[in-house]
Amino acid sequence: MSETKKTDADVSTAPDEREVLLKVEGLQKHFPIRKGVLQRQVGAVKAVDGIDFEVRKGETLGVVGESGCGKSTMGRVITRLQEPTGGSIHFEGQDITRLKPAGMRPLRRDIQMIFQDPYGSLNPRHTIGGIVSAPFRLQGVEPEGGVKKEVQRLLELVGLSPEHYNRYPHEFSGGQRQRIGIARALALKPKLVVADEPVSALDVSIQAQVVNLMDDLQDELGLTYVIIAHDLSVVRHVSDRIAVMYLGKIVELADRTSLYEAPMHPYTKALMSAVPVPDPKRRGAKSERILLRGDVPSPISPPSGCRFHTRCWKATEVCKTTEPQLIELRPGQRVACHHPENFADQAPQDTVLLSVAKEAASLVADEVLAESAETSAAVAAEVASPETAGVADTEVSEEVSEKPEVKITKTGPGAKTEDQSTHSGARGTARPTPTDPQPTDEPEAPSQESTDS
Ligand SMILES: Nc1ncnc2c1ncn2[C@@H]1O[C@H](COP(=O)(O)OP(=O)(O)OP(=O)(O)O)[C@@H](O)[C@H]1O
Repeated sequence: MSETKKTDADVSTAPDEREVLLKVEGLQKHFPIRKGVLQRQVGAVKAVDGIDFEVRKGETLGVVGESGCGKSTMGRVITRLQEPTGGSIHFEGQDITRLKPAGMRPLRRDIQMIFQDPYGSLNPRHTIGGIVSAPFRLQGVEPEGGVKKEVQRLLELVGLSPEHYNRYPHEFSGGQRQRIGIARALALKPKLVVADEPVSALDVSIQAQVVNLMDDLQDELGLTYVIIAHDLSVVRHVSDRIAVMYLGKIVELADRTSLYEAPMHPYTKALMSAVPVPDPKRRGAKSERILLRGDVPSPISPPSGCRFHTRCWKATEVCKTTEPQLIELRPGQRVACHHPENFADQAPQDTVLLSVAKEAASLVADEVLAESAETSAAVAAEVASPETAGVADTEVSEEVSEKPEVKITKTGPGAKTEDQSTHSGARGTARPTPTDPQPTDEPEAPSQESTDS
């Protein structure tokens, strides 16, 4: 994803004033589990379990999370390819949650999906012309100049030759097939395009081309995207905002800059630490990785409280018992965490780490823990100082946005842990709070510096 065009300046001009195109509230998709002759329901896979977000016109919302966290289901439900179990979906102000196929039909022009598999998603027996012209046939649309001319224009638009019209999918490479899929999705000039892992089946060298193509088309055609990916490397450069999903929930939703410079959810931090460093000068550098222990728990019976607590190095009792709500801790940054990174602790009274958290701490090098504790204590002291008392959160937030640079924490020989951003991430048995700024002298749980690049 090296050559991408969206800059921070673009992001800063992606303000909240833009009109909301899609609004999702409390969305749920539970797949029933049935057993026995009578097919009685004995449980449910809670693939999407109460999520809220909105997508504004012209923006790109990236959705990331590990395999099985419900991203694809969310994509299929918001495009109404699958029925939601609960919650609501509004598109351009219209409630489309329960629209029947006939009611959805006119909206199919406006909401399109690009699928992950460029091999499986194109019918091998149809020509490219037949595939890309299908939406016109299905919707009974006759474009100006005729279908063939329009399809050839679309092929050119996505960087293919109009002469490919009579060829078959097997004659094309993966990247070219994905371009065909994009041409088909754009045929009816949709307002919203949901792309489910649009490049993950492609060679790395082709991925950037396809992502850049989507970016260019967005500028040209004013498209709005929801781009689903399992890691941050795909969406990091093209998204205005990013939603991080874990086990059917959104755990963090923030604009791209905030998410990269000061992620608040420990899970976001762990995902970010897994993103490869694209800068060739830094490629040799050893960077800290947060290795999450174990697999994602089953969505059939997700953990109590915070669903991430069974893998989190900061988890305390409250995390096990009380589900944290997705709340806006900084403008434009919503997080569901009792003990967020880069921000004042939301449950400072709860100090005793769960055993899973203690185990996770052993994954992190001592010097990183020590550095993290120091930074944490410094932030706590700052938050608790008389000048900042009472407006602590705002002050910290401003500081972070002014000094956003997070440097890589290296563990190679001679490497030094370095972090110029303000972190309140590390926590242990004596967590610093605005009213209790004591630096901890107990071993800290890991709050690793991310390998943001
Ligand atoms: N039709 C279905 N019936 C039952 N369970 C399903 C169905 N579709 C998805 N699931 C389950 O829902 C959960 C979420 O799946 P989903 O495909 O949405 O996740 P994902 O984050 O997109 O993962 P991946 O990147 O691997 O596709 C998984 O546990 C999956 O097994």
